[in-house]
Parts: sequence; C-alpha cells; structure tokens
Amino acid sequence: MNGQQRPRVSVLGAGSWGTALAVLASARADTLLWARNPDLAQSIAHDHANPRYLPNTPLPQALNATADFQQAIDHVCNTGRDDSLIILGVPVVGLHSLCHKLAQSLAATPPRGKLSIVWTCKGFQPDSGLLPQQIAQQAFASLPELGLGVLSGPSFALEVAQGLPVALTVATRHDWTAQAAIKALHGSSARIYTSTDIIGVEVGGALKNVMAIACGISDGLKLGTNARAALITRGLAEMQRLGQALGGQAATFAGLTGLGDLVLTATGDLSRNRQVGIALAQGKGLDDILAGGLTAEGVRCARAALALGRQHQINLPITEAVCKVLFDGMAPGRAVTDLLAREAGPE
Ligand SMILES: NC(=O)C1=CN([C@@H]2O[C@H](COP(=O)(O)OP(=O)(O)OC[C@H]3O[C@@H](n4cnc5c(N)ncnc54)[C@H](OP(=O)(O)O)[C@@H]3O)[C@@H](O)[C@H]2O)C=CC1
Ligand SMILES: O=C(CO)COP(=O)(O)O
Repeated sequence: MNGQQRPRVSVLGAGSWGTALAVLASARADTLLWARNPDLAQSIAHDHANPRYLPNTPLPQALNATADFQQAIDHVCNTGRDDSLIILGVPVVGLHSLCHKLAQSLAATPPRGKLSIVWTCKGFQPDSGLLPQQIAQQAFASLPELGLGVLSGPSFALEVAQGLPVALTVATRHDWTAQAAIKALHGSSARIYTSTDIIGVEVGGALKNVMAIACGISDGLKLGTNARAALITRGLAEMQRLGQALGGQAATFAGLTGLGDLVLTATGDLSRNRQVGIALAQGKGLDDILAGGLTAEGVRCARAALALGRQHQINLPITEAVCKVLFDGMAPGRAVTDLLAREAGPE
C-alpha cells in the first residue's frame, strides 16, 4: 500500500490492548495512538516502547503517539475517506467519559467522510448493568452518521503485540464499519470475522471474564482438569442463557467471542482474570490483588451480571459463587463445595 491508499486509524487509550491493536493496525494503516499520559505518549512515539503496559516489547517505528486528544481526532476526521476508524482501548469504567469526550469533539469538528468507531472493552457497566453498546449509543445519539461496533475475541495483548496470529470478530450493523476494521486489521497475522450480533458478542466478552476467575479459583485449589472442563462448559451454558435473555443469538456463543475467548481466558496464564482467581485460591485478599491497578473486568462486572440474571430470572450459579468469593468473604473451597452440592438436573 502506498501512503495515498493507506486508511487512517486512531486508537484512544494506550494500555496493553490499545497499544497491541495500534501495533497491528500500523502495518496497514496510518495509525496514531492517544495516551492521556504525556510521558507514555512520548515514550511510545520516541522510544517505541510502552514500558508500563507492554514491557520488553519493541513497538514499530511506524506507530506514532500523542497526548493531544484533538490531534488524534483530526487524524481520522480530515481525510474525506469512508474507511477511517477510531478504536477505543479503554476498560468499561472509562468508556462513558471517553465516548462523551469524543462526541463533543466530533460535534465541533465533524468528519469529512464516513467515520467508524469500535470499542474493545469486555464487561457490563458496574452500577447500571449497561452493555458497552448501550453506553456508546447514548453518547453518540446526536451523531447518527457514525458507524458503531464492537471488536472482540480471544486475544492476549502481548501475543498480538509480538505479531503472533489472532482471530477477532467485529460486530456492527454497518457494513462500512466492518470493512473499515477489516482494512485496518485483517492481514498476515490477524483474521477479522464479521457479525451483526452486537449483544451476543458483548455478553460473551463480559461473562468469560467471570468464568476465568472461577477457573483460576479451581486451578488454584488444584481441583484438576476435569473440574476446569466442567466449569468451562457450564460457564458457557450460563453465558448463553444470559446472552439470549438480553437479546443475543445462540450461535454467537459457540464462536470466537464466546467459547473461543472463554477457553483462552479460562486456561491461559496471561489472563488477569484467571490470575485473580488463582490468587484468591491462594488466600490473598481482593484489595491486595487489585492494589497495583490490575484491569480485571470480571471483578468489576460479576455483580452486574448477577443482577441482570436476577432481573431476567436466569440462573447463574457459577457467577453467584464467584460473587460470594469476591464480595462476601466466602472461602473459595466453600464456594466449590456449595456448587457441587446443588441438586442434580438436566444438562
Ligand atoms: N489486555 C488484553 O489482552 C485485552 C484486553 N481487552 C479489553 O480491553 C479493555 C482495556 O483493557 P487493557 O488495555 O488490557 O487495560 P490496561 O489496564 O492495560 O489499560 C487501560 C488503559 O485505559 C486507559 N483508561 C482507563 N480509563 C480511562 C479513561 N476514563 N479515559 C481515558 N483512558 C482511560 C488507561 O490510561 P492510564 O494509563 O492513563 O490510566 C490505560 O491506557 C478491557 O475491557 C479489556 O477487557 C480485550 C482484549 C484483550
Ligand atoms: O480479554 C482477554 C483475552 O481475550 C484478556 O483477558 P484478561 O483481561 O483476563 O487478561
């Protein structure tokens, strides 16, 4: 691709996943990564390193970074092209404020061509139980010309930043948004699949983190691989029950963003949610585990998932057990005993 043909991408949020996606995009698109911390932006732009979130991982020279929010918006708004893309790389707790900041900026400087925005966070908003798509739709309600979607799937940031293969799904109702994500990311190391089931994709991403905590607890207690397989399978059933009640499609949960991400996160030691479960099983307290600012979305959204389950009269026994360990001080071993002691029932 020459400079004329390359699409433009801005990634907002320079944590581990935002940075890894910016690395991926920089091979195919003119990519600008926005970090709210000026020192981090400087380090990415000049030293080609993100020592806080991806230590010991050299970043491509082609990847540029800034702490100037408006510069990141102008980068994709001034093109007059229809494949410009903004990727939101912040956790669910940061999504509301980032979307509103972005909406303000786009209202003041409207894009010259079609602009797509995809978010990458996995979870429910802790207090409201809102899915990311609901947060984004509210924030961008006055800008109906934008293409909105979610990018999700089994993907540890470190492996993506190292150029290892990955498959992701972009779920959107706009074909041109799917095409923008494909143009920016689909290539030799990344396969991008498309979907229109935004709710199914988002519920899979949210619930797999809770199940990864459960599997971490089980593995930390050394309950064996049979127990882990049971948790993954019954966790998938829980995910699908809640997801369908919220409007997701059954088939989505067997795909990359459901089963795929569940298997990765429940078994892969790079998972922070799994690490939380292991640490809980070792007797560590939640406050100590999260003290360094660890992003473990399953902790933040487990309660919201349980509340949604109750609201829709969906039984979520594994989620409930995880909540008891996380927030009610129940010993991990006791939570397992209680799960096993339930009445027998049809699968
Ligand atoms: N890491 C991974 O492997 C993957 C993560 N995800 C998902 O991506 C999301 C982000 O996770 P991840 O990158 O890992 O998290 P990290 O903890 O690595 O980074 C979080 C980033 O978000 C920024 N941030 C937080 N709140 C705000 C806000 N209000 N406004 C602007 N920036 C904000 C932080 O900025 P600062 O440094 O200034 O605090 C930081 O750059 C999560 O939902 C996660 O589940 C999805 C797939 C893979
Ligand atoms: O979402 C992820 C992989 O797809 C990352 O998992 P963790 O947030 O548990 O590290």
